Amino acid sequence: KRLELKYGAQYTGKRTDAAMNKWRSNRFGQFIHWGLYAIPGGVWNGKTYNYAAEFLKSSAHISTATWDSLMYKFNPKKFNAKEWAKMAKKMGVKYMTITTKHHEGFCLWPSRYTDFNISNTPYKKDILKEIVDAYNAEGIDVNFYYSVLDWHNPDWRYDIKSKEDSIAFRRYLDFAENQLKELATNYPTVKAFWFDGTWDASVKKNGWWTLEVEKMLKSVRPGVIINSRLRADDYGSRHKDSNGELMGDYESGYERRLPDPVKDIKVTSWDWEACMTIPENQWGYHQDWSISHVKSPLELLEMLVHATSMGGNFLLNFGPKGDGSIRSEEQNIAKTIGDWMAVNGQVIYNCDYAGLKKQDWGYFTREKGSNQLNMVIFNVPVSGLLHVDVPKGMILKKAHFLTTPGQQIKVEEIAKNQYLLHMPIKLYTSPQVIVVECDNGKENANKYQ
Ligand SMILES: C[C@@H]1N[C@@H](c2cn(-c3ccccc3)nn2)[C@H](O)[C@@H]1O
Repeated sequence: KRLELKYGAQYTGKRTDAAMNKWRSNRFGQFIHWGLYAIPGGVWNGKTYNYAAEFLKSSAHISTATWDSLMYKFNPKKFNAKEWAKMAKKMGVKYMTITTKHHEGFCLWPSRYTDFNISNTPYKKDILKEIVDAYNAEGIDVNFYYSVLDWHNPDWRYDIKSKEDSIAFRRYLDFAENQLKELATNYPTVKAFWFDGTWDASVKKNGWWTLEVEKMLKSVRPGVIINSRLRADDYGSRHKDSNGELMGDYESGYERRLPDPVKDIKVTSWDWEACMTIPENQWGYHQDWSISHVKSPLELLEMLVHATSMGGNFLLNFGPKGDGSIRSEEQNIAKTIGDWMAVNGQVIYNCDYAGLKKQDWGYFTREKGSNQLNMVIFNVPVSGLLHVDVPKGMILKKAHFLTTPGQQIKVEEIAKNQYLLHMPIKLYTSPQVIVVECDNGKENANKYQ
């Protein structure tokens, strides 16, 4: 039975306005985690802490006063926003999401509502504006990550257990809403807000505020896009309301994981985005990446294709150093992925779920409105035979490698709604793309009756 909700989903189905269509067609984004945590980089008093570097304050049990004094050391001598943006452009991202304020509470912009911000560092200048302008100049959309959880602000509460808790937390919610209004007003090209740090009881008990913030941002910046992670409904239900309807404009629950192509196929019916770290679990810069697996460019590229094949966006994280430079591992990943995207980007940008059953050899994507099916092959079968099951009435016609349109690939119909594509057997060292002309004609539908 459907519940009457005051703070639930505001609409159902995918947004189809120009701003959301652009967000969706972008598909590939760069996440940037940059703050005071990048200065120690996971090491404190000579000890390396293996947990996520942006959590060093809690891992090393550092007092807020000591941690906050890092502000007086923030002076990124090697920072160059244009270089960051050029690297991102070459990687092939169409958007970038940056931590304006992470859990530590330090603000990369000169906020009027707290002194704990960039203007009180040796750097002084509005570094957020420099970054926004540099990325926009490269044609890359910029989105703002904002942590509601705030370790610095004394009015923050994890739960509301007393009158003074609710008075203090109300002050905090006003502070956060003012900061968000400031961001939406002063950086008019911002396209989306990525909320984090909203899992505590204090926020779940104030679902009204999460809707108020969504409405405020959409009135200050019409068309702006809000992730589901901000939202809690009348009963504290998050991401999806108590009627199971998605709140916000896209689902942002996939953090360091992707939906399963079979079990989670229902995600193809709403907009969603997965965010991913290069190491096992480091968002902020960590000095020592030997402490965990570091994903290869090909592992990450497969995740990007996987996300696109299920109608989702992929947000790959970079953690610049405290001095503003980008570590060599991240530079290498940007280059390798970028080289592939330069040739094959058309199977990612403006592409979506193709409506075919997942096969072992890789992923299908399809450009909106196109009768061309894209096959991105990561696992070449020893037989060289790529099995394809098509929906009833769909016919596969000619096929070729994206890069050699003149050389046909044999398409063999082997049974009702089943084909094999004959891929030349050889050593492939990068993901292969085959494009297939297909037809949803009905004339052959009953061929195997
Ligand atoms: C997008 C990512 N979300 C932040 C995070 C993750 N977590 C967390 C905390 C406990 C268990 C699992 C996840 N807390 N904050 C990470 O710091 C990063 O910003």
